Amino acid sequence: MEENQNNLIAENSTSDEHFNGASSLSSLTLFLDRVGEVILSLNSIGLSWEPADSQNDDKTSCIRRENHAESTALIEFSDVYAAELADWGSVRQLTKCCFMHQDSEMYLFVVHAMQRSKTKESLWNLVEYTFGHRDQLVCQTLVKKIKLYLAKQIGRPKSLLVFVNPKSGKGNGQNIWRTVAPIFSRAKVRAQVTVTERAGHAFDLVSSMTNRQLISYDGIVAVGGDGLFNEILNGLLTSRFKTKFPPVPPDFMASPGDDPSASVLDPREINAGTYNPNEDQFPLLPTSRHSESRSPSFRTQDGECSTAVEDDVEFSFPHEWFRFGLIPAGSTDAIVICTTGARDPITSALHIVLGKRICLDIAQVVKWKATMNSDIEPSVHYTASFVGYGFYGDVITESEKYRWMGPKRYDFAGTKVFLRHRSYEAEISYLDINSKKSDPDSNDDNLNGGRKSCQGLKRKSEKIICRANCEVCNTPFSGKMKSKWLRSRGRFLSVGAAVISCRNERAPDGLVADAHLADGLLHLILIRNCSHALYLWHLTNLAKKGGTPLDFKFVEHYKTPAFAFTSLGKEGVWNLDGEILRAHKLSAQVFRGLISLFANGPEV
Ligand SMILES: Nc1ncnc2c1ncn2[C@@H]1O[C@H](COP(=O)(O)OP(=O)(O)OP(=O)(O)O)[C@@H](O)[C@H]1O
Repeated sequence: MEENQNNLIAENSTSDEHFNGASSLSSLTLFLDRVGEVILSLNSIGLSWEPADSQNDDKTSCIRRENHAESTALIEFSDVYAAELADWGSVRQLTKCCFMHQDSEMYLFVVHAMQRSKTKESLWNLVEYTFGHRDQLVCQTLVKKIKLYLAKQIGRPKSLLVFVNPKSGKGNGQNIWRTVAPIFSRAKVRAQVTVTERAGHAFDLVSSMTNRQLISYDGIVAVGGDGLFNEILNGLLTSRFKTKFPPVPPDFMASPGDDPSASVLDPREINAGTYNPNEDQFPLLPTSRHSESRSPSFRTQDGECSTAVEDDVEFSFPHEWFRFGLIPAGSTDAIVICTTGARDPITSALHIVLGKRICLDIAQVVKWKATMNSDIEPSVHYTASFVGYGFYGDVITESEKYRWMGPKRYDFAGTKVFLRHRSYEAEISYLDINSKKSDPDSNDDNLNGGRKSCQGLKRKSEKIICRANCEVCNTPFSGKMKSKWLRSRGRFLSVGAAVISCRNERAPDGLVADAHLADGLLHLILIRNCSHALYLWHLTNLAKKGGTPLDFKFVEHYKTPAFAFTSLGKEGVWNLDGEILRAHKLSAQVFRGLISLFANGPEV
């Protein structure tokens, strides 16, 4: 039967100019809903059609004038995520007379694809093309062929572990999952869904799975905010990623010296060496304890408790296949905005089912001491976005008191903390690498050590924004780089380290507009104590598109692969992806492209 059908299709074959360079397999006259009779052509790249009557085009017809553009199209299979039969139904055909149509009954099939929004490139919409033919076999054969081509698309997931946070953002996590779930079922992606019952639930499940269980999935999808994503990230990395603690300057473990001149902000060279981002460097500290593998158990959906077997498989980093997905439902959703360019659940779901892939830097943050008098007890955390001290720590602490306000609590807490205008004494050391990527302006400012704090604006520097197929992220490091430790010491309103730009609705360009997703660098932002008015000026710049929040003399911005922090006061409260982390002494390093995401990069 199928052979007969192929003959039928072959008989209708035409050459197809749309498929340049690829051999067209077949073309066939059928009906396209809301267009009319079209000649459909199919080959390995995609499907295209043109109006059946285009050869003997009646120039006076309304259709030619009004609908020609819409009725001719090419859809590449890389943009198609499903094709399905839809039984018998009606197709609306436009007639040659203006705005007239007629409905015809026939067998139908639907091709599901993505379409970029006309107003915003990065916003992807769902689009359905309903084709009809009076012979059911024609529809069946075409769907089969399209599915064969879709099966050849590289990188598409088949099975995913999905965590839905019902408490994310305004409590819409489950509704959002219900909205996007049909995309996954149409694309025949199996989703093992867990609705989280408490904070830490996703962490516990992911960290206790065996590697064998984990790699039976193509990835993990978080339906929630940055907090849920980071919980899953930590669940995956904490028990599996074996690495050393971040490099620190030699005197890091000693109490900060009493050198009075140190309060004059004079960055000085502490340690010279080479930095090789491709190797485990700076074996100054023992291998982290967290890397010890455990023998966990994981409760499966049907209630069986499977114990990790001794001979569990390795989970390598970066993993060549396993990816993370993120469907935005949170209050901030900075990771999704930075990696897809949109804050839209449909766009994110399409990035996942179409098998997009992008690498993401991950920062390892080690808390050494909780308070000034605590013992040294390292605890390891990972972040894909941001860790901040001072203003940021105070905002998260304050906002916890107003959870009932929902996302608005951050604005309220932010205003309160701003009015308080507290600054904190601290010492920050950061690894300065002799890299072309370093912003020459930043280095000049390093040497000045921010001595001219509170003096208004400094010179603007050129920014290379991270985009899809970003050249900076795709350029490998060239071997070893000269490195040295530099130090800043003084009173700071805030200390922040951004892994990515952290764009969000409150900061449309992010904290650091030119941060990259996978350049292996952290953006250390030190805001020195300054007047209320100047700080407000800085915050206002942060909140506006095209603002220049870093171009102030009281703002220091360093691109670095690692830094170490010691509070010189009693306090030590950090904001780690929206969670409070009490750390008087802390160190951090970034791992270039440690994980992969189902995303394409921002099309900004
Ligand atoms: N069922 C639950 N009940 C309460 N808290 C939960 C639950 N599930 C997860 N959480 C916790 O909620 C925290 C915040 O969640 P999430 O990041 O999804 O939303 P958000 O904070 O509103 O968004 P964002 O992080 O983008 O600002 C997470 O750190 C997670 O540990």
